[in-house]
Amino acid sequence: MKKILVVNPGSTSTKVALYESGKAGNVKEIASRSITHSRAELDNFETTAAQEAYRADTVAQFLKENNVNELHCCAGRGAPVKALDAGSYGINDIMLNDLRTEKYSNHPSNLGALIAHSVAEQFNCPSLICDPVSVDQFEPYARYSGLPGINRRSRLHALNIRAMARHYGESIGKPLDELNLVVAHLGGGISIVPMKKGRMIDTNDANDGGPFSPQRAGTLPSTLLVKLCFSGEYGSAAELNNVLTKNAGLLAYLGTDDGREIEKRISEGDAEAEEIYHAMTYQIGREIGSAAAALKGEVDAVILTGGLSYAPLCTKWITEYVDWIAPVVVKAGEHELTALAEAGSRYIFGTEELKEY
Ligand SMILES: Nc1ncnc2c1ncn2[C@@H]1O[C@H](COP(=O)(O)OP(=O)(O)O)[C@@H](O)[C@H]1O
Ligand SMILES: CCCC(=O)OP(=O)(O)O
Repeated sequence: MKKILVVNPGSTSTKVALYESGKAGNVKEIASRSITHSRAELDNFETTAAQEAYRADTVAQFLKENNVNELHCCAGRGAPVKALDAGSYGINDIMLNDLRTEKYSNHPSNLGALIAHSVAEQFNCPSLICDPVSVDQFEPYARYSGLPGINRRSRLHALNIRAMARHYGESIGKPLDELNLVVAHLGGGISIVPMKKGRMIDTNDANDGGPFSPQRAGTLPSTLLVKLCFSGEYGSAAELNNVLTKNAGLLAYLGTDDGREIEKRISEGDAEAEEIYHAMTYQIGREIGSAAAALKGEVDAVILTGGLSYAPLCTKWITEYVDWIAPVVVKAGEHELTALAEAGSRYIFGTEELKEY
């Protein structure tokens, strides 16, 4: 049995898990932990990169408590790094430098590769990332925004989206390169992807556009956004970006981003919650329709995944908008830890090579 450690640092937590694998792509969780970090704790650090030792300590503690004395691979969540093709990448010095200097972003997932690499050095085993946020498989038309100088970018929940698409293919006995899918990751942020024969040829970019989500604003009317930027209401670009990506959407309208809480309010007759929540599902439905158009309507299935796919009203309303396109398959939850472990297993057992960053 091979042992694989996976690390997924997020805005409020560090998730870590240990898996065993005896066959390529087949993994079993042995232990896992989600360590919550308070805002006050994280505010002690000037940059995300400065949190490395602190977060690594929590992982070291997990290894100690589970008496881990051998590892065959360490996998970290892939942050927004440079634009690259889908797949698994060995963690090398160039990647580590890009992450430490926050060259492409200061997202907490930067720490995934940094921590995975340092644990791997300790255990003398390989380390990798898989399907990072900046996977870019756009077809040429998808890059145009309508204004020269501004290109649309591929930023998406690639890890969970590709893993769920792969699992769906396996469940019906078809390889991904024979399927056309629309995959919607419905989490704190939302990514909706037309997947053409296994390639993610377009997406809304969860931070820049598409439907509003539990925490994000989605596409805004551009002239009104420009007006807001120059209104003096916000002191800096960082402040407004923070509102658009962390404190907008359901949270801004309803004071909570929790799907369970909102569905409970609706069941108790809260008409405002019903209107706003339905508006979000309407926008999600429209974006799925747009992805189906990118596939010229040749869609084998629409897959709903991410935490919000556990929410029954949300998936019911979305399904009402889109089930004319193709069968709707719900694969609720985000499965990023397992997806990383599966990538580690495919590498260890030689069914997938590591690409060079
Ligand atoms: N059982 C559930 N019922 C309804 N909503 C849920 C449930 N579980 C998670 N959610 C919602 O899913 C969103 C988080 O999605 P998730 O994919 O777990 O996280 P993220 O994308 O932020 O990593 C939150 O809005 C949360 O309230
Ligand atoms: C832009 C897609 C990646 C993303 O938004 O990740 P999180 O939801 O984990 O912040």
